[in-house]
Amino acid sequence: MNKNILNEFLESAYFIGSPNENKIWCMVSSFENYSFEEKITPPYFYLNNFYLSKAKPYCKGEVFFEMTYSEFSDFLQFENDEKPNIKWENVNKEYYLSKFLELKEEIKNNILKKAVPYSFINGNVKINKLNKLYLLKKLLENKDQKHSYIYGFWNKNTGFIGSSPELLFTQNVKNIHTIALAGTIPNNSSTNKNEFLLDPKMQKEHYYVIEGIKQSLNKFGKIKMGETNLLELPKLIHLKTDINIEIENQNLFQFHQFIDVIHPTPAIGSLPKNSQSNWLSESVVEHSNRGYYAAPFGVVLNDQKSICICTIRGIQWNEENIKICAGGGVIFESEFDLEWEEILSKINAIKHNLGI
Ligand SMILES: C=C(O[C@H]1C=CC=C(C(=O)O)[C@@H]1O)C(=O)O
Repeated sequence: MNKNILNEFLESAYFIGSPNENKIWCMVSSFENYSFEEKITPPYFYLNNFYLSKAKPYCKGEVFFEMTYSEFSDFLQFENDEKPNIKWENVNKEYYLSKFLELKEEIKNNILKKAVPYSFINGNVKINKLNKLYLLKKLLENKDQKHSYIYGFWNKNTGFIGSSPELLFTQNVKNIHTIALAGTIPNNSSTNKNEFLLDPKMQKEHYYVIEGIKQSLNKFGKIKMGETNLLELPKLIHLKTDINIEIENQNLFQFHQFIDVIHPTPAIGSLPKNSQSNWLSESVVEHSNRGYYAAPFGVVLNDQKSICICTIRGIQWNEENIKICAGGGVIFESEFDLEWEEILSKINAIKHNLGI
């Protein structure tokens, strides 16, 4: 690895890092996009929008490499970085309130049991190469992030970067691993973790995510559920349950088909997944507000191994703006003020994590 590769990487790149495996997979230079029908040889990346409506979600670059976290950290030292100077607007409460109230109606009318409204904050800045380097270094500095996948994608003018605990799945030959992740409290000295773990509203919200994932994955084979535990991040704590499936035949697994079946889980979408509700529908406004928030982003390493995460807990940018989106699960029992606090604490956690 050298300064030239770092320069190419900062120009345009895809990467995902798995803390458990201590590996970061990176792709740089001359990208080509492909549809589902086209045959490409791994390794390659997958990036769709939340609605899975991209015609060519697969992408293969000329150079693909794998590094450990410490190799990646050394690689980033070839250049000095620069903190982005961002002028933030206020978090958009109006949009969140309207989606929250609409959702409450859908829940009252028994159309939905749960869904995930989000809000966003915009900032004014033009992200340059040295800013990307700053954000990357900050992600790596947060050593407590052993439960989050670091991820990023950018070209000259647009991109995103973050650190997501929301694993959609990993595939290892015939073993598929996913998680239910839902229920949130801030992680601070006054937090009563045991009370949180046993809180009936949190458990119900979490159980809806398990229920939705089980409904989606039943047809693949016998589902093995783990226990529900705490997942502790530096600023937030969630409830997490491991879910494993061994598929009978590896040929039954196809990366994009699996995404179609599982995404969006009720942790970022809704329960039921397919309902008569328009609450989650794709529209021009939704498209522009959401951008790449909660999109499936993955890497197919070879025929036996692939990973896909959801792009939450990050920032995204275009030529002159930057945006942070954050959402939270809402059920019948949810109260607006508490949910709004949760959105704000998630946004603060993202800012802290990226040093902005
Ligand atoms: C949708 C987000 O978080 C999800 C992941 C963990 C906990 C969540 C919750 O408690 O609502 C969300 O389901 C987000 O951070 O934008």
